[in-house]
Amino acid sequence: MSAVPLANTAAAAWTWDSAYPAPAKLNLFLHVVGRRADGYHCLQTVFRFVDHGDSLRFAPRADGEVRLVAPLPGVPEERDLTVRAARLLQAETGCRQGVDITVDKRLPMGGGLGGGSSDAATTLLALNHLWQLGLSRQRLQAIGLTLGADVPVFVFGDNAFAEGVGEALRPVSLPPACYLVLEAPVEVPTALVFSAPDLRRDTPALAAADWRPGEGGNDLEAPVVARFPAVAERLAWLTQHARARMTGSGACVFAEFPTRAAAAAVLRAAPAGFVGWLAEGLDGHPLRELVAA
Ligand SMILES: C[C@@](CO)(OP(=O)(O)O)[C@H](O)COP(=O)(O)OP(=O)(O)OC[C@H]1O[C@@H](n2ccc(N)nc2=O)[C@H](O)[C@@H]1O
Ligand SMILES: Nc1ncnc2c1ncn2[C@@H]1O[C@H](COP(=O)(O)OP(=O)(O)O)[C@@H](O)[C@H]1O
Repeated sequence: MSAVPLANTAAAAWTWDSAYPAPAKLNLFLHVVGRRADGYHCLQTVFRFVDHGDSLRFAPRADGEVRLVAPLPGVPEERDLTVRAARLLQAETGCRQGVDITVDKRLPMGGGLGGGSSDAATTLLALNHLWQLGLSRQRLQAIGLTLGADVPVFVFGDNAFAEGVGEALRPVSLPPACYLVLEAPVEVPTALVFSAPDLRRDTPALAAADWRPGEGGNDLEAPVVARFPAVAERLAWLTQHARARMTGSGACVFAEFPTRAAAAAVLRAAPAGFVGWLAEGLDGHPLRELVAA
């Protein structure tokens, strides 16, 4: 992400030539507080954006088609969330403009960092702007929700306390923080975690106003740790150095450090074979200003 603007740059500065950031999110805590009749789980979580992520480019096409320049390994072009997001925008608005999409992928898939969802949200935000569609943030969030439970928060743009399946959002103000994130060489399927018999589904709901940074755990962690030794190993190691948690449905784990130097020292001490990186917490999504207030 360092090559792209991280400040909340004014809308006019974003052109067809820009690289559009798709930041990762961390779930600072994640509680499963119930289950809906349709089987989806009711959550409480805090989403924080960080300055590490994918980067997307868009080029206009005269023939009205939406194409991905280089499909991701294992994800057919038709299923890619960026392609689906762009086609949904065309269908919703009748827009006849086309686009070539290039994704510079840095986030591991199935990592709990929301990479696919963030790519989809960035596509919605960027094409709404570049195609001059004028859709409201609320409308883009609703379109995003049809692609996945994690998409709306990236369109929302503020770090958020989320409820429901992640679509009921209120902004939270978070202090500056440096995170060490460890990737695990496994892809954890979100649906598998939510269907685990050993998943705790009855954590008492918090009042949003009562939550303080550092509080809460991740209810999805126990079933993932029980099934994925690579996640268990990284969590156990990081826990020796700081309060470590898994993000989302895994497989990445993270811990917050008071300074970047402290986080870097722990990363340097990581066992051979561990892949990790440092990221600063952001105050909001870098594309927040792309949609009119
Ligand atoms: C767990 C979280 C936390 O931020 O993130 P990730 O780890 O995936 O990034 C999200 O709630 C994930 O959202 P997302 O990745 O968009 O999930 P979806 O594709 O909508 O759902 C995949 C499947 O997981 C189950 N699912 C998902 C969300 C939810 N609240 N309850 C569920 O039971 C459903 O079976 C669904 O079919
Ligand atoms: N642009 C995309 N980037 C990542 N994954 C994508 C994309 N489009 C579709 N997917 C699918 O979404 C799944 C979840 O990916 P991702 O959002 O990175 O993980 P998570 O939900 O754990 O954060 C992937 O395994 C992949 O099959």
